[in-house]
Amino acid sequence: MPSEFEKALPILRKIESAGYEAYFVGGSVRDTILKRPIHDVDIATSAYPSEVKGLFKRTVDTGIEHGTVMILDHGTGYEVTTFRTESGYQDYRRPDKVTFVRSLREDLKRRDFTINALALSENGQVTDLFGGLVDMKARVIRAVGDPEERFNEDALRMMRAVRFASQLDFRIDDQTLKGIYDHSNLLKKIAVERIHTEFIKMMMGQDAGNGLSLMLKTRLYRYIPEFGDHFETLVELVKTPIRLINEVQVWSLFAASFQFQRSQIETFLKKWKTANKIINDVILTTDLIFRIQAQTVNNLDLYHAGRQNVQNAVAVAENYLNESLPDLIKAYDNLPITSRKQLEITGGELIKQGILKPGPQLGKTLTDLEKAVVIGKVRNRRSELMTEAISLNKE
Ligand SMILES: Nc1ccn([C@@H]2O[C@H](COP(=O)(O)OP(=O)(O)OP(=O)(O)O)[C@@H](O)[C@H]2O)c(=O)n1
Ligand SMILES: [Mg+2]
Repeated sequence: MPSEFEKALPILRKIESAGYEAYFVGGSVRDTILKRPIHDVDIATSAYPSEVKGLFKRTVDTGIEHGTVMILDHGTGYEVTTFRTESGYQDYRRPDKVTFVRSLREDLKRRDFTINALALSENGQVTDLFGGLVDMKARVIRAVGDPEERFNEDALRMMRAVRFASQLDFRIDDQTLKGIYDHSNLLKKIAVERIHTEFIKMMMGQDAGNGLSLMLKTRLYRYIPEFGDHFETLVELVKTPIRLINEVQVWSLFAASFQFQRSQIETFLKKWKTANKIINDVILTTDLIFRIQAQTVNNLDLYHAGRQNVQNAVAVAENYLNESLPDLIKAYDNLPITSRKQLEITGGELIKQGILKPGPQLGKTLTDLEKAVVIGKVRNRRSELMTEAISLNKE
């Protein structure tokens, strides 16, 4: 058992010694069996929330309405959720009603995919009621029971299916795939923030091309912001291997493929509710990608992009440029300066020397000096910068 589980064992034992059942469930069980690193450890139990709270000293009601209590008795917090069934789902997102039950089977039955419906007990035994282990071996994503029901309950599960297909390099079972195809338009009901999370995970997965191609095949791409208008571009894109390691790279790949200019990138990513910092980096990265494609990259472009975005642009460009790229990271590291702060002269000194007065002209001069140093016109020496500042300000 991985150490993450070992550390949580006292919780399972305590619940069991009080006469209830408790298991590890969800993604951590799946990932352990697949020998992948695990993150959050989820625990499910037959004890009702009030019963769970009675067993431990320090608990927090993190999601009490759907049966989740956080236990703080053992260092890191562990979420313990009472077995439950769900009903209602009028909005295709969340149940109208949650009912706590004592049966593990009932709890596993309402879960999305067979590989996510496994339970692991304290003694290391796996409960597999829906064929999750066989599917794991065959590398298949299959809905638990009727796919249509599962996707009607939560339409985001369709995105989860393609995300897991990419992350795990699995295929999607035919019936499940048909369920996604038939219900793809339900994705419209889902908040863009939730789609965003799944989409980025999918694009950073080991088989992003397959994930994207599944989104085209199932028509899911039509129901995410902006992608509907770019079918042909996306068809071309999935033919190339895709290797991306962060969100900026993901969006930059699409921005460059869709040939978006600055303002279009902003509109595009605002629709996705992307953070401003990311939007900014995507704009810088995409700018640089266009210049890499046109083979016109100069020092000033590298300087403006910053090291991280030079790395991002190279990583994205490598996805679809066949010829080998010049070593732009090395070029970046060889820049005379990498920020204005490194200039051997400050605005204050220019004023003190009587070369300039405070005001907009001072800012412009500093920008020009910065540029002159970056492109190698002037060396970053105090005296040379001073001479340049004087010559820049002669009328
Ligand atoms: N729409 C959803 C979301 C989650 N689950 C169930 O809740 C578990 C935990 O959900 P979550 O942490 O969101 O996903 P994981 O499968 O754990 O994936 P990850 O490793 O990315 O956390 C899932 O395994 C699945 O059993 C579900 O049935 N339907
Ligand atoms: Mg999880």
